[in-house]
Amino acid sequence: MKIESLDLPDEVKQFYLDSGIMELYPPQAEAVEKGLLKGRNLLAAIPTASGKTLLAELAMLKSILAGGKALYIVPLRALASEKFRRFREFSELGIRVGISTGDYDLRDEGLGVNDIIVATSEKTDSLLRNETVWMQEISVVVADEVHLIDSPDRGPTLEVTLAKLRKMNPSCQILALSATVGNADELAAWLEAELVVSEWRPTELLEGVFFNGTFYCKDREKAVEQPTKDNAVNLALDTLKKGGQCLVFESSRKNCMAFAKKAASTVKKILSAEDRNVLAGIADEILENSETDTSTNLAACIRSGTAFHHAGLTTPLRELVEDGFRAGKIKLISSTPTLAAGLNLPARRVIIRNYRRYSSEDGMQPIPVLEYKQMAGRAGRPRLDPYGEAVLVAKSYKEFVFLFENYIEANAEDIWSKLGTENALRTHVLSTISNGFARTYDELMDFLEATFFAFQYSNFGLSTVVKECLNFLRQEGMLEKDDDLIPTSFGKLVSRLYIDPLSATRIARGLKETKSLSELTLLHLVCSTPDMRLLYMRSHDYQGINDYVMAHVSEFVKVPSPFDTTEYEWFLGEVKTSLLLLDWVHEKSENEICLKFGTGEGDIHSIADIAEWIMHVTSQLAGLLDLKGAKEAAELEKRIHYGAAPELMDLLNIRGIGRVRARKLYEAGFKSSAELAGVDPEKVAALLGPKIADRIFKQIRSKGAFSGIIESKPPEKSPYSGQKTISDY
Ligand SMILES: Nc1ncnc2c1ncn2[C@@H]1O[C@H](COP(=O)(O)OP(=O)(O)OP(=O)(O)O)[C@@H](O)[C@H]1O
Repeated sequence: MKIESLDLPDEVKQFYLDSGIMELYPPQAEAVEKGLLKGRNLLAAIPTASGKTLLAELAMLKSILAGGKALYIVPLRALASEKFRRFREFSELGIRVGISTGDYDLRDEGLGVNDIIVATSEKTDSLLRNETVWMQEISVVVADEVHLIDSPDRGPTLEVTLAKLRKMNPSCQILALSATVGNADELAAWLEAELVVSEWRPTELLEGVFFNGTFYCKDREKAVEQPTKDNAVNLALDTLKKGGQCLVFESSRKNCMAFAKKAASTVKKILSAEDRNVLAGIADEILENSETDTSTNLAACIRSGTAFHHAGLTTPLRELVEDGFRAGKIKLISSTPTLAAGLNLPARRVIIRNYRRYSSEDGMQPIPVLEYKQMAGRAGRPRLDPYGEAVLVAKSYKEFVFLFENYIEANAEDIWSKLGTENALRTHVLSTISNGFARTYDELMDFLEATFFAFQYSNFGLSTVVKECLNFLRQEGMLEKDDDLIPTSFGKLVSRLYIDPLSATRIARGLKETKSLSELTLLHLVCSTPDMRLLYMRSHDYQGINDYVMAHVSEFVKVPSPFDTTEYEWFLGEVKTSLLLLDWVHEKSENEICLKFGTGEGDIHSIADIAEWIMHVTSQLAGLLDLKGAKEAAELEKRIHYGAAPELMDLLNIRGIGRVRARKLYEAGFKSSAELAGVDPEKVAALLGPKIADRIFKQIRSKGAFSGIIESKPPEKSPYSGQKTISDY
């Protein structure tokens, strides 16, 4: 189907023709035939890199140029940035694009001027809870990676958000983009959508198992040279020698870092002088961005053409690795599944070195077929690779047979709603009532009937769980006691602040009962809420943390009995996470914290992000309920944001001044922005460099040289990720 033949404005057709896209891929053509450009709802369950995003673009552009507005919902912030960058290319069509992934108690009305808004599902839910006006004007909703409805932590929010959007705006077009799932027809029926299911890909995918020196696919086999003892290194080298790149998926961060280091000694031998030069530049940028042992290791790998990628790396470091790989300079990335989750980073050969994952409940378990398909789908760069190869590595004949039967020849699992638990439902029952989607029990059940959960378990019904939620919300003062569903001011604030009602209860009770308002008390109160992500306990953590608890018993609102082992273990995890935050606000270096707590720099930032948010909520709730701690929590919120002691807060309001530079200024005697205003800029330049000094004094001068008051940067609220514990990914 030619682009010119499409029912689209000429300028849109020209845009794609100018970018070299002349005709639609088969799944895209099928979508058009099924009403994509006629406003019909559509679910596209097609492989990665087969043109899902472009399919959604066509519908969005058509609607926008007819006066509509599009909302593009993604599960991950990294994906939001990637789509935002892509849609900015539409500016030549006069299309404005906005992105929103943080600040959960703001309406973000300013975003409404845009034609396309890219947002995470959590942020979208929060915009609905805060009754953002422009949400009513949405004409096209795109739900990317919609198969994540299946995930316990993100699925319920995505599902309820889609139900709310459809109820609020029945005429808006819903486009759901999914990886291939077992029950795509059921998902399409729930969305009242046309269905496009296809295995078509622009680049042929060869899937197989490597065993005994040979890569076996369905209809062919390839012997692979064995210059080293490691099968995965040999498989990688085999591809790199032919000019391809490799993604290697590992079961844990430790293993993925170890493999990148192991492969480095082999990969560096095939690097050109030009590659080495560029790689050295990337390595230097890594070291400018971060000073931890992990980043030192990463820089060393990159100099040899390899890299590792996992959630413990900060976003800037992950982006440097991704960009270096896209540029073809980094030849091999060893990663945990973070990369497979939607990020567009294809490679000629994908090697799954370990098909098992660690789970806290069941130990090492085989990954789902869906996850394997996501990883395999990264094989083969369109227009650059002649084909893509997905290789599972077997360690025995028995495993060889298992992998073929359970992955290569298997279909992806069905996806299932995870809404039907009190933990998942509680927050959505409150927000549905607070937003006026339901004022009576019947209206609430009517609304919940529109969820995927009710669609899948229609004979099961949600009434039992809903009644438990309503009882909880009433007894905790978030709903009025009478039969109608009327939120109290406490309930409305909890909904608006985008926090689990159980967290709000724990915080309110803790502030009422506590005798101490020390940093540790408040940090542990935040870490004791179900919204917090906790560090997992290593075997050698127990003694030290237990001793610490014994020495600081009075600072905890409540210490559970050690006889209640499950609760006590969980409590120790809360304390460990609290101690990480305590070190963070006392300016311990990232490296020192990483080594002490066995975590990554990226984890420090994501834990601090969520703790900052919950501390913000603590301050708001204390204010509303007239409880002690509002001021202390507000101060601690800022300290968590910057990772600094109280005396640096004024200096930290200056843009470009982080915790390290602020401390340098303070120790040199420049203790506030007012004092800085009267200082010879040369002195600051000698301390921080001319560029930073210039930036500081420009701000001071623009704010009135001697007022010394730099408008405080509103601490950007962190994104609520909702994930409960740090896995080893
Ligand atoms: N009909 C087409 N003809 C040529 N190139 C196309 C076509 N459709 C998409 N592409 C290109 O293929 C690449 C992948 O497209 P797109 O991002 O839409 O796929 P996707 O399935 O969303 O990928 P991912 O799953 O990685 O997000 C892009 O570079 C896009 O420009």
